[in-house]
Amino acid sequence: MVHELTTSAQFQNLLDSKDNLLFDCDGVVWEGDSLIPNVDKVLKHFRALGKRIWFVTNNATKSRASNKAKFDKMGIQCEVDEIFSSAYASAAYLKNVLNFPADKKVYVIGEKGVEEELESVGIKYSGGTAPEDNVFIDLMDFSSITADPEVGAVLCGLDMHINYKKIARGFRYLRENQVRPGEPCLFVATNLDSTFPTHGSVYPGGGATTAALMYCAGKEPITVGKPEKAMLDSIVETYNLDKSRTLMIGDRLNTDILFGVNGGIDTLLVLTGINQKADYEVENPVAVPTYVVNSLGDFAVLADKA
Ligand SMILES: O=C(O)[C@H](O)[C@H](O)COP(=O)(O)O
Ligand SMILES: [Mg+2]
Repeated sequence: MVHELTTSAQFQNLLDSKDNLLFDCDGVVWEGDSLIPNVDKVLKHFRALGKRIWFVTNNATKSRASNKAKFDKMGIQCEVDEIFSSAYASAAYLKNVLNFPADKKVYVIGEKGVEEELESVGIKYSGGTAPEDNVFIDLMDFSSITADPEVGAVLCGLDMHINYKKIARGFRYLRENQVRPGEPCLFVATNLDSTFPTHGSVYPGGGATTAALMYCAGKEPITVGKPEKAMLDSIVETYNLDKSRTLMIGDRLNTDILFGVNGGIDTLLVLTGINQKADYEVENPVAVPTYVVNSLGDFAVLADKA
């Protein structure tokens, strides 16, 4: 049964039962460049109560450093090491889990956030925002889609400049290249969100721009972002968290809420982003939250009382 929170006593009870709060960003804290009303006040109040806070976002267009700049601009306190993003997690996963060879390169289909995080862990890359890949090629002119034997992985995130050349290059690397002798080129996705809420509407997400490559290659990528557990395990282990006192707050059932369910922690769905109550009230929902509230900003009543 989902607990619907509407009164300040219910908000307080939930807060009293949790020490560690994990927040999704798009659709929970902000919508594009607009803060969700009162969320700044609420986060300040949570910090004043001594809650430990992390931001866990699938948005791979920004590095942790650029996300921090966005928090600063919105007047929200946040340290870089409180941000876990799918771009950062993917770079760390390639380096530490997949032991990506130092002499190989990652081909990026994605934005600056992915490039900056690869740089931060010392992995070489091509593609991404490089001018030579951000062009439309002439009809049936494949001459610039050249092979590069140094590429050992294709890493995809939301790419707002997706084009045929990037898809074709990624496809060739997945078909022809190897990460190590006898091991096929790795295919990694930061996240597979179909959509995300921004600028007053809903737009295609990282999963939509990765789908073209998945389709032609006939392969599923290793996905690092939510709902996979990697980021949760990393936070829980690094900070030695008691899972029973940890809460994941998100707007999407098949990423945020499933992430909490997969990781064995309680979840709070907010209705300011992608999913609504009707989405978990169906037969066989993808995930069911523990709690639901209209908006994270509703917790401001507690700040007003304090
Ligand atoms: O594909 C994307 O970029 C995501 O849909 C989006 O940015 C999700 O971010 P989150 O809601 O996890 O902060
Ligand atoms: Mg979201």
